[in-house]
Amino acid sequence: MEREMTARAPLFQTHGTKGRTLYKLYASFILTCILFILFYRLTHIPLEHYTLTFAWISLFASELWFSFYWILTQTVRWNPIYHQTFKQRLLQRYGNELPGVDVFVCTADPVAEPPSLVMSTVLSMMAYDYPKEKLSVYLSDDAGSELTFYALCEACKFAKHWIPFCNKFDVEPRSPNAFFYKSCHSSSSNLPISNEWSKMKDMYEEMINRINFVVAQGKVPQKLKQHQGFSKWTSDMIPRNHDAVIQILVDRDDENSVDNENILLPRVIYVAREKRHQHHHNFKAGSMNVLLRVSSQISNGPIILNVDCDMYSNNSQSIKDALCFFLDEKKGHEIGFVQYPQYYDNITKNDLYDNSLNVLSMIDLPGMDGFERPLYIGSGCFHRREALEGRKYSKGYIEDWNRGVDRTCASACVLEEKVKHLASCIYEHNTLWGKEIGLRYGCAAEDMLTGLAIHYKGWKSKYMDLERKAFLGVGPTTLEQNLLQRKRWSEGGLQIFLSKSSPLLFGHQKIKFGACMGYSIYNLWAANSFPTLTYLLIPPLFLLNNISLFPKVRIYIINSNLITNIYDHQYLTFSIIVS
Ligand SMILES: O=c1ccn([C@@H]2O[C@H](COP(=O)(O)OP(=O)(O)O[C@H]3O[C@H](CO)[C@@H](O)[C@H](O)[C@H]3O)[C@@H](O)[C@H]2O)c(=O)[nH]1
Ligand SMILES: [Mn+2]
Repeated sequence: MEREMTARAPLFQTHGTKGRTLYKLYASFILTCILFILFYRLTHIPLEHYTLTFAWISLFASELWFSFYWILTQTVRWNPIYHQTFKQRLLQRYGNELPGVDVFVCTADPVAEPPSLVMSTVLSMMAYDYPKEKLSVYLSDDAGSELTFYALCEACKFAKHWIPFCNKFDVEPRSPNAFFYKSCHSSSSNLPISNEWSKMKDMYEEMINRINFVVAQGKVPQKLKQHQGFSKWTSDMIPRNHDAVIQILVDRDDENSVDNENILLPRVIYVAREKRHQHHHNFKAGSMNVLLRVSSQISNGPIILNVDCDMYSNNSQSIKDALCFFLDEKKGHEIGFVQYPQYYDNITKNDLYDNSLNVLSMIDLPGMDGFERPLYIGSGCFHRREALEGRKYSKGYIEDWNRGVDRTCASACVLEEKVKHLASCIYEHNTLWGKEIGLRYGCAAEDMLTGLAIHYKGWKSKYMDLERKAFLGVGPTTLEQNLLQRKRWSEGGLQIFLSKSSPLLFGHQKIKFGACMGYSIYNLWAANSFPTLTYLLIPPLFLLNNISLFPKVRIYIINSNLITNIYDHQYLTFSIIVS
């Protein structure tokens, strides 16, 4: 009886927030204010001078736009939802038959993304608390650099010590860089500084020194090229023009495949796709698609986790939390992907450039979850392989969680050669890759577009924020990096708005209208720039001539704050309600 009860109990449950009614009252108050402002503008148009009339009408147009955008944002603030997962139930029911998980880590430049840090991310993935025979870690190196390959060889050797250490002391986080940094700088570290701790730290530092030495040299000295894989680097290889290199560094059934306590290690595969000047490589989307194909022949895990190389796993349980969604008997089969938030651990106290993305992580994505369509925002997302590969959701769909690859006859070397053509430049020519299959090309926000396509094909998605953050990354720190990132996001969003996938214009037949409006917040982000500029320039210019475009000072304050900063105000109020 008890077993039956657990068998039927869901693997996750969903709840709303307590402050919802209060928030709705607050939003109604704001709406009334907005209507008053618009009414005032319409009934007081100054006609005495044409510049004044023009300024007035410009402000009115901006306010109309802000009001429209405010209504868009309300869709995701009206009904945010949050989930709770039951990992214990998952393990009771599926402990011995958990699905294979393929982790894709992407790196593109050994200078901007130092291999020593990339290896900490890779090690945090290898050390997940998950059956190692079910885990495969793929590193995509878009620079095709032997420095990164060398670093990965070092990381695999270090993993033999690191993983047992993590298991023994229940280490969190399992990125050695973050772990040693945090245990030296924070009093809350759960591990006493012991002999073993010091030994492991020394070992880690020695490895990092070796990697940094090689990186500083710009090439791997001959005596360090112990792995036969180095023979694939020829002297004419440059990042934009080289042959594909695929190396299975840790496989099954060889002396390299176990840690020093004789426990199996996860598979580790290095992939540098072919690059040629004359062929466009489609950035991260292109590399992810190569990994999708290559992995389908090596491990073929039904679940795929993608992380950027600077975003380590901060919670060794997060795979199991994600699986609680996919494996839930009642709702799991509809879910195409599960997105975790992207938090950064290098945010400065004042967060000058607003990098913490709190509104997105704490409100907007839970709000989109209310429509069962949180966005795919890139790093930290678990995908159902079939959904990513372009399959449509159909009602009777049943996933084959045990799928794998029949490897009985293929040794690692044979397999490497066999799958090489999947990483070639011409493989995708005249195929649907990048259009209907895999990550979508031609958009600066390839992840949002890909997630949207998955939603259009009938799949739902989930958003999950764990108490112990699932992933932590390195956010942009300079103004230049910020502008570049924001420009890419706003440009990508606008591209989607103007395309035939536009949620607001064409999406309502495929997904709920509320979700279309939610997507449009990001699609129309760039369009806010003109009204904002108008609003920031015109009133002060007129004030210089002692002409106020607002009725009274007090109302001006309310007005400008309400309209231009409305999102922040709501966020503040809302977070008070939520907490
Ligand atoms: O040709 C390329 C370019 C980039 N990358 C990798 O893609 C990731 C993201 O690139 P980055 O330049 O760091 O972009 P960010 O703006 O920091 O990334 C955010 O925005 C991207 C797209 O908007 C998402 O894909 C990311 O997951 C999300 O973290 C990094 O790991 C890169 O190494 C490649 O593999 N190949
Ligand atoms: Mn990045």
